[in-house]
Amino acid sequence: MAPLQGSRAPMEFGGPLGAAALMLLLPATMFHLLLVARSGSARLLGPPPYLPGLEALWSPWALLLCLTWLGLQAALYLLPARKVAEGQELKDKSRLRYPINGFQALVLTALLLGLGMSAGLPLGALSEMLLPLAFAATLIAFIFSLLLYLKSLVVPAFALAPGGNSGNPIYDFFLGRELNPRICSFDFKYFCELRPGLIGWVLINLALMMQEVELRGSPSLAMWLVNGFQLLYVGDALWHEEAVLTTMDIIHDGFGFMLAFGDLAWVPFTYSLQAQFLLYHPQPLGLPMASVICLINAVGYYIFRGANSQKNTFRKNPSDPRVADLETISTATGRQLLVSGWWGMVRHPNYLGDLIMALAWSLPCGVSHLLPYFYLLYFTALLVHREARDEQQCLQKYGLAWHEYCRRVPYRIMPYIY
Ligand SMILES: NC(=O)C1=CN([C@@H]2O[C@H](COP(=O)(O)OP(=O)(O)OC[C@H]3O[C@@H](n4cnc5c(N)ncnc54)[C@H](OP(=O)(O)O)[C@@H]3O)[C@@H](O)[C@H]2O)C=CC1
Ligand SMILES: CC(C)=CCC[C@@H](C)[C@H]1CC=C2C3=C(CC[C@@]21C)[C@@]1(C)CC[C@H](O)C(C)(C)[C@@H]1CC3
Repeated sequence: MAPLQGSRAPMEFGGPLGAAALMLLLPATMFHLLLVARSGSARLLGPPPYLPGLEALWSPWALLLCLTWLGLQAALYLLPARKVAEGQELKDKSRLRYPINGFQALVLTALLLGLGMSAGLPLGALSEMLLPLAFAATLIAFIFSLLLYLKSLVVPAFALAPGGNSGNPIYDFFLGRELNPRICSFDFKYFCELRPGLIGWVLINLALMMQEVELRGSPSLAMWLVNGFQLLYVGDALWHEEAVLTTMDIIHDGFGFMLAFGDLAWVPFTYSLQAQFLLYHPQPLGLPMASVICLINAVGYYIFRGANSQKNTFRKNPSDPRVADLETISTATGRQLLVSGWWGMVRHPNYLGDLIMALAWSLPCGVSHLLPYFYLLYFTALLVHREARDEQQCLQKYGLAWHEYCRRVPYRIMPYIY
């Protein structure tokens, strides 16, 4: 068994108790949303319309479909990539290599789907199977996390994540012990973060749109917007796949239940909530309002992409002409921090852009219900918490230089507000 790390990171998420509560609360919330979205009243805060029995949740076909989907995405991951990127330096000074072929996987999935649909594949029927599919995905996430936990017990100490090896099995199962679990060159965390869940999300959105066509003859403008905005978001993530290698999830967090469930179940089944809501609660949307919403999404995307690209370009090559003129602070690690451009406006401009887009995804659903705004509320909480975790890590990495950055750029996410 791998020894525990010398210096243990402080526990997050409320320790073992918080982790245990989240392991129950997150799947419960996901099923609540799935049930409420199709109910007449669609009340986010009310009780679910009914409690489904096992027969409504369990379907071997749904399990088979989920496993086939994972198999297909794994096969696409293994196809030759246009580029192989190197990750950040690890504790043993090595760097892992990652295939950059996520966008190719999206395009090939779309082609296969197009072929399937022209051969009569009833994609809309997927929208009737969301409950058993979500149950199967949750089951897979639990079993997968257990296997990851067992695997982590036999890896050397340097392969463990800084945060997920507290010695408490519940906490470590939740957060993930091993930083980069792999079999040969197949990296489970990197694969799950960007492929099955994100592509699954747009697939579910499309299925809901096809079902709307079945029911009402054509897709509504609101459904078009939600599908279009979220496809742009997923396409962007896969196009800029290499950038995920510098996120907290890849560099810092282990691969445990939180990310496995988040990637495989939470993202596809809760991030598609607006499209689910629209299928059962059609909303009128005029062109002027639709144009305003498109503008809000465009502003959000502009900030999100501008900020993420600026940081990634700077981290790759600080002398790149696109970032060379920006003002910086030097740190004791030899790395620099940007203090002008997007990163001089607030300390997390990319979160601000992401939140503005989240608002644009909910607005097509009107203002009669709180339910479609769940994503915006959850995402605000997630990013505020994530920002605090990142600040803590940056303070540890950069010490005084980070204090100086906070003095120069006092707002975290929203200028003059937070
Ligand atoms: N849709 C969703 O569910 C989610 C989306 N996201 C999105 O993912 C994206 C990535 O987010 P995340 O991984 O949390 O964090 P960031 O991309 O914001 O990365 C934070 C890191 O950037 C570096 N950094 C911070 N400030 C500066 C600066 N001034 N100059 C240069 N480098 C700096 C630090 O790392 P270092 O110095 O080591 O490089 C810091 O740890 C965001 O756009 C976020 O909105 C995130 C979570 C969920
Ligand atoms: C509530 C719960 C189960 C928490 C787990 C959190 C995960 C759902 C998110 C943690 C970080 C994520 C990122 C994305 C999706 C959601 C999760 C997995 C992301 C892939 C979305 C697309 C973006 O462009 C991104 C690549 C920057 C982003 C990375 C972080």
